[in-house]
Amino acid sequence: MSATAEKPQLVKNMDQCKQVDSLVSMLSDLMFNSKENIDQSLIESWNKGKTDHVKLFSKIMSSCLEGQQSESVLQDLLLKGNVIDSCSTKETYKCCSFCLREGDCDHWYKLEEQEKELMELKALLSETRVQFITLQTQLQNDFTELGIQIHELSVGASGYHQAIKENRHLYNILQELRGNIRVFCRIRPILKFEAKSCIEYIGNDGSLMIFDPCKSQNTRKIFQFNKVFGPATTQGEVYKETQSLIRSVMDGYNVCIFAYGQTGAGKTYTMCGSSNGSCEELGINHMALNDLFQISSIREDIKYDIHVQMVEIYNEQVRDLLAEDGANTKLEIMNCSGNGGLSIPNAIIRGVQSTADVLNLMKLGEKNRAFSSTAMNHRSSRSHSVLTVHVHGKDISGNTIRSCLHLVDLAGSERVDKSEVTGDQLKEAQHINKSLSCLGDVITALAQKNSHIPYRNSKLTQLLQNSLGGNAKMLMFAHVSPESDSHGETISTLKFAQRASTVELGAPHQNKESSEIRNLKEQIDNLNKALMIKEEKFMHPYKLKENTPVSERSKQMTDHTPLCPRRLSIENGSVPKAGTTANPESKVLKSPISRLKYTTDGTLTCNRRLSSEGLSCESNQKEHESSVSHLCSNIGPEANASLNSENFVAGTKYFQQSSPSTCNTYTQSRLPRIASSCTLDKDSLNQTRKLDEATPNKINSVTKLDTRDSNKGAISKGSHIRKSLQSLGRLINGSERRNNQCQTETVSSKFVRNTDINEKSPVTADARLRRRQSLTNLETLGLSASRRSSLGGKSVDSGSKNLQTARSPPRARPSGKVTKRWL
Ligand SMILES: Nc1ncnc2c1ncn2[C@@H]1O[C@H](COP(=O)(O)OP(=O)(O)OP(=O)(O)O)[C@@H](O)[C@H]1O
Repeated sequence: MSATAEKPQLVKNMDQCKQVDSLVSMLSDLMFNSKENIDQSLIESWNKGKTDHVKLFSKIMSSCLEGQQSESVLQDLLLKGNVIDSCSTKETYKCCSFCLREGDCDHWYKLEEQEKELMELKALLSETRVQFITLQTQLQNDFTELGIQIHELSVGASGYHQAIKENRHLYNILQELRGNIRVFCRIRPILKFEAKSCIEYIGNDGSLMIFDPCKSQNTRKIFQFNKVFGPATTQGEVYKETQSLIRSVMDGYNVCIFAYGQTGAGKTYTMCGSSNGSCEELGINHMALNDLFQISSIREDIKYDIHVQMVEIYNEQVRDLLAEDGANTKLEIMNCSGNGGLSIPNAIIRGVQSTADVLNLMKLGEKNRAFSSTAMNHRSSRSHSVLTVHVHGKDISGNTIRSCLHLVDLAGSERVDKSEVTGDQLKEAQHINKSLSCLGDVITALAQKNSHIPYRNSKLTQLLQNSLGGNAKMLMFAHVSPESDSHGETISTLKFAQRASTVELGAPHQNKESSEIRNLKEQIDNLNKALMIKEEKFMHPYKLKENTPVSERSKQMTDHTPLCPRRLSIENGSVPKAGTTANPESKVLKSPISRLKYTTDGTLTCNRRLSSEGLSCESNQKEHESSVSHLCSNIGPEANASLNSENFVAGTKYFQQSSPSTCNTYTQSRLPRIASSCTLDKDSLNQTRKLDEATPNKINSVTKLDTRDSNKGAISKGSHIRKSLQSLGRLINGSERRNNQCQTETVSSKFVRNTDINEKSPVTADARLRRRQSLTNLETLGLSASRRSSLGGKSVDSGSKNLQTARSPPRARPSGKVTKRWL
């Protein structure tokens, strides 16, 4: 087809045909001569003259190509006169190529196609390369831009965190400016059977005007509070005003919210919600916990643990509302002056993950709580209930916060003639009124800034001591009934509330502990452990038994906090006189306290309040003197601090986890059962020591007499005290450096049996000195030397310079020389 198309042009060029002919001939000659691709038969036929050059060329060409068909096609075409004759060299080549292309022999074609494709691909490649380079550049630019944006974002985020921090700080400052004790008044709606209301005016500024409808108009009284909620106020509106305090709990502040007022005024309604349990009327307790969980889920940078305790004070007894047999579980309030510490460590403490958990616990608590019907309230609370929420948070940088929220629903004050109670209910009412009156006394004393605050007059004030007199944030709801019949009680409630609003609390303390502080504490722990191992050598009565396995020994050794060799005075003269019951509140305590109690089951318990002065331990000789006498005087079979051991341990465990800042002045210990061999109960000691570890920077502790118990027990000054004191004498000798440590002592049970504590010692100063020397195994320093100097303290004898400056005790005599006088 192509040949016919090209024919006119080929014919015109006749001269070139000859050239083609000669060219073909020349080519075939050349190829023949070089014998390239020519088989033997072709050479032979050429030699014989049987073939012409065209044929030869054709054959040569076809032999180069594969397939018979292509050969014949090429031959035909070349033999066609019009093609051969008219072809120029160039065109002959074209023609040949064309012929080859037209045939089945498509290698050339394929090659060409592939070349073409290759070229296209090359072009595409170069194009792609260019695109790739462009994209790469773009990507790099994007990365750079992204980096800048991320940097900007991180700067913004850190700024945001800073702003949040500042916001929280400012928020808490605002709270402080508002007053740490805030008083809200809530007036419950007037009931159907109540005819007249004594409420005249409720101001938005927290003012409230009351009048007595039975008297003239001049009986109006105006009160001022932080906020007054009228009868129409909903639970939600009340909570909204309270909510801010809940946030403070999550920031590490202790908060106490309590409802006060006459019976039937709506305290339980505010705190626990409606008794019918409707969702619209949920109480503050429920909404507060709901909020706590919400805040904890929003604050992703802090992981919160929330635990709950629920107790009631019924007839001056603390009962665990979360215990199955709540009514029978009597609890002890510990004198926990640290914020966030457990005031009732042996009450059940439950971890809660959600509001549902809390609801279940509250239901259990409500079920166990004492209610009964009176003429004033068909479901009157007969006890003060305290729901305590313990919050522990840890942020990503390791800082921790620990705080607690007390939600207190007080029992209502009631006039027994009005409530028409008799029998047990009358007794309950008396207890309620008495404890509320004690609360009033405390509030008055606080408002007047008295030096003595009578917290110990009732369990309620004892329990609220840390909140009322500490550095917690307080919110009081004063509930009043609007009915004119209750005008007297309403006025009394409002006066109480107004007095409470004048109380100035200390600045709230944020219970936050940074990771650096914790690291330092760990270091102190390690040092304590190392010290303890050294001290084990000196602690003769506490030596591990010979047959204790090595692994057990090392475990016991490392579990212990170091015992503090306390320079106990052997002086017995400071034992309180028989029958004197000193009021612990009235005692001005200059140093921390350890209170020992010997329980009926033979267990010695110790409530230790540790010094807040840090590591420095000033050896106060007087306190040392009293330590021994306290030790003696407290141990008596009448001591009746029986504790629920399981809950005790649970509570103690929780307490042990408490940060020292939150429980820095309080630890509790269950000391070992006193054994006749004066051997230390290791487990109990472990607990004691662990507690000491929990407050490593507050390790200065001096055992102090619980004077209330001092006159209870008959105390023996038997051989065991002598043994103990001998050991102490040895300790004192050469362990002056260890005087910075605190130590909990145990004494033998024999110790308490025979001797009467009330017996007054007739010994003179010199006789006492001799006796002490005989007991402590210390060398005589002369009769003029004071007892203090012999124990390493400063001498009271100004005439003896050496003794005044004596810092370490004299060397102990060999034990063989101990006098037998006490045996
Ligand atoms: N704000 C209120 N709105 C509606 N009803 C209320 C409100 N306050 C109290 N009540 C109702 O008044 C009654 C008495 O309330 P509540 O039991 O809370 O009093 P209380 O102060 O706790 O009494 P008590 O001290 O005797 O336990 C309940 O029936 C309660 O539902």
